[in-house]
Amino acid sequence: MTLHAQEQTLDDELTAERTHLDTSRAALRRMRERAEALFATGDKVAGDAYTAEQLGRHMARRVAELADDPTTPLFFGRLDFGAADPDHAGRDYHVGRRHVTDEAGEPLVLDWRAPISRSFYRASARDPQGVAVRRRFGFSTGALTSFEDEHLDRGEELGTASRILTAEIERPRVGPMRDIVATIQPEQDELVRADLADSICVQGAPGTGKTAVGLHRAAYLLYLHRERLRRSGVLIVGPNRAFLSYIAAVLPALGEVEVAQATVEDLIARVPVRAVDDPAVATLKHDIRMAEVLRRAVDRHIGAPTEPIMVSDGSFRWRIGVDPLHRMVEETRREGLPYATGRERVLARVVGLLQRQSEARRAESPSDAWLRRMGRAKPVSAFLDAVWPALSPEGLVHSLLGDPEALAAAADGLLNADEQALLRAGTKLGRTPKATRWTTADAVLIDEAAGLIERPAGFGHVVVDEAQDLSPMQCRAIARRSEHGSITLLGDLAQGTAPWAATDWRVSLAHLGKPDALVVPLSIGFRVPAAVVAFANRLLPALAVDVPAAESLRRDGALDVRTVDDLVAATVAEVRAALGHDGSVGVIAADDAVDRLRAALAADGVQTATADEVETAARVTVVPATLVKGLEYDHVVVVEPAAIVAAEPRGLHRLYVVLTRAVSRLSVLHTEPLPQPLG
Ligand SMILES: Nc1ncnc2c1ncn2[C@@H]1O[C@H](COP(=O)(O)OP(=O)(O)OP(=O)(O)O)[C@@H](O)[C@H]1O
Repeated sequence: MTLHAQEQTLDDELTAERTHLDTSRAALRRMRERAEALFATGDKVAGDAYTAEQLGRHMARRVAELADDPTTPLFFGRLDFGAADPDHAGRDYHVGRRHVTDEAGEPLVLDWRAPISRSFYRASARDPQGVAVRRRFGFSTGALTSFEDEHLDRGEELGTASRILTAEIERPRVGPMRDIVATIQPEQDELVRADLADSICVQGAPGTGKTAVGLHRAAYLLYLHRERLRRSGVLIVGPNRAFLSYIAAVLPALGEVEVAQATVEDLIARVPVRAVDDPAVATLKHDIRMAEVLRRAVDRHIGAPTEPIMVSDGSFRWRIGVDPLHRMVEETRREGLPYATGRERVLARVVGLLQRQSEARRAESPSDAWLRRMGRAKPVSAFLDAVWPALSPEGLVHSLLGDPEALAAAADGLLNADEQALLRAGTKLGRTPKATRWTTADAVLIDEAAGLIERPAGFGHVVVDEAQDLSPMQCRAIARRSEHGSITLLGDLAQGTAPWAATDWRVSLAHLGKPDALVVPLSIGFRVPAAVVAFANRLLPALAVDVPAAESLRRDGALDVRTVDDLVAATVAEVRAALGHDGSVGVIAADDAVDRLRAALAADGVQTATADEVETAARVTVVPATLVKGLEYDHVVVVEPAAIVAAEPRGLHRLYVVLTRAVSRLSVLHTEPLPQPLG
């Protein structure tokens, strides 16, 4: 074929693909219109209000799921199956964000999560999985501009040399995080498609796609186990609100509109947090030993019966002796139920014994009303309140921390006298739980107590991001909510900044109740350019963690480390220069320097946003170092690393996080010498 003929063929193919895109978009529009029409008439077809409401909710969800964003491609790949494949021989499939079918129900686009689509991510020249040609499409704001073929049947494979993959990775970043469905890599795909039953832990250096993997796994599991997970729920846990707003758009863009997102603090918010603990006190409250202290504190409320129960019932008098009561309480205690369930069980057993006496005497079964009356009888309530009193989580923690004797008894052999004193002195208790100014660490204790008293409802799957910063007690809070589900734990030990940061995933996994979860490394970096990674990696030996180093896919990018005379003026000048390029600009500084920098930029006419304003028109964001975890900006300006390190005990880890936020360019401005490992 002549060059000209080849070009002509390519042009024709591109035209055919564009036509397929138009057809698919029209079909999606029809699907949505049909869903909207059903939504509008839903209450007329439904027999009753409840069904109407259910149907309405279902249809509203369906309409939302079928939303089409014209700026994102509806499909991004195509698989041509060779003659050898028994099921799909000679067929081709377009792979996209969701199923699109024509009027006859024939697929125009296959959902990326469908079983066939798997080969789009996993087929290789060595293992073509029946695929003859894999095609990737290049898009520019929704318009199909190019494609790239790999003839796997001829041993052709581009891997990470794909031009379209490279363009996607090197795309200047703006605004919130986007999905990566078009370019999920094989090692990522393996995690995304892991079984619902499997809990996994992903250790990955900055920018290896951990967050992306977690979100796509949630979407994948929802596709495969829609009904089950809709009932039990999927939860994404992130480090702070700024991070959650940054990732909030990814799942809806994939058609998943019902995933809960929360910080651990949101999850356990039973009491308002109105005070801050001293770091030493907070660390102690987050210590795993507190779980046993609280367990004992709850257990101590179960007493031994000392008197029989006597209940008058008309002309009868029922009596349960101390011995059977004793046996009943011990038996219930041994069952290891949540405390409140145990209390109900004891009550039910007492009423059961009364019922048997009554049946023996009256030779008939008592009515429900009779059973309720017995359950509320004064002597029964008095017995229950003495032997198994009702407890509230905040009441329990309040009395534990406010009563030296109770604390000493519960903490005996677990916390030494100094630690007990620290707990007591460090907590400013009010007269009542309500009047107490609780801290975030107190909220963790209260949640633990609540979990002992009453099991919380769990989720079917929980994705935990930046998990290296979870304390043992926070891990337990998540464990309680995923007891019957699975988890995806994502993190990087090198980025641990909390005083209790994890140093061994096995320990975290044990606290999370998933000791057997697989720990899988991700090692290819998609965010940070190689030169920047090399600079940040100089910190690694000082971080005292054992993690595999990442290899950056990005050969582009720029690093500029500069001593300056005037930090503020230099920052303003650097931001001005950065605005000459495409993409977002993130200025990251020690928390106490942020206001000054914002003011200086404003005075110079540069509009700035805060970290949680992801949909803003401002291209420049000024972020305190403690809030930047998980975020990325195209050009990052780091202001005075020494001050970032000096601000907290694990300052070097914080600096490692800060230096790894840049997608294209990193500027480091300093007046003080750089922290040791960098200097
Ligand atoms: N397969 C991929 N194709 C294209 N882009 C990708 C891919 N994987 C990750 N990325 C991009 O790389 C960047 C980093 O991804 P992500 O935030 O998920 O990394 P991370 O490991 O969670 O980083 P951190 O440790 O800093 O939180 C994002 O912009 C993401 O979209």
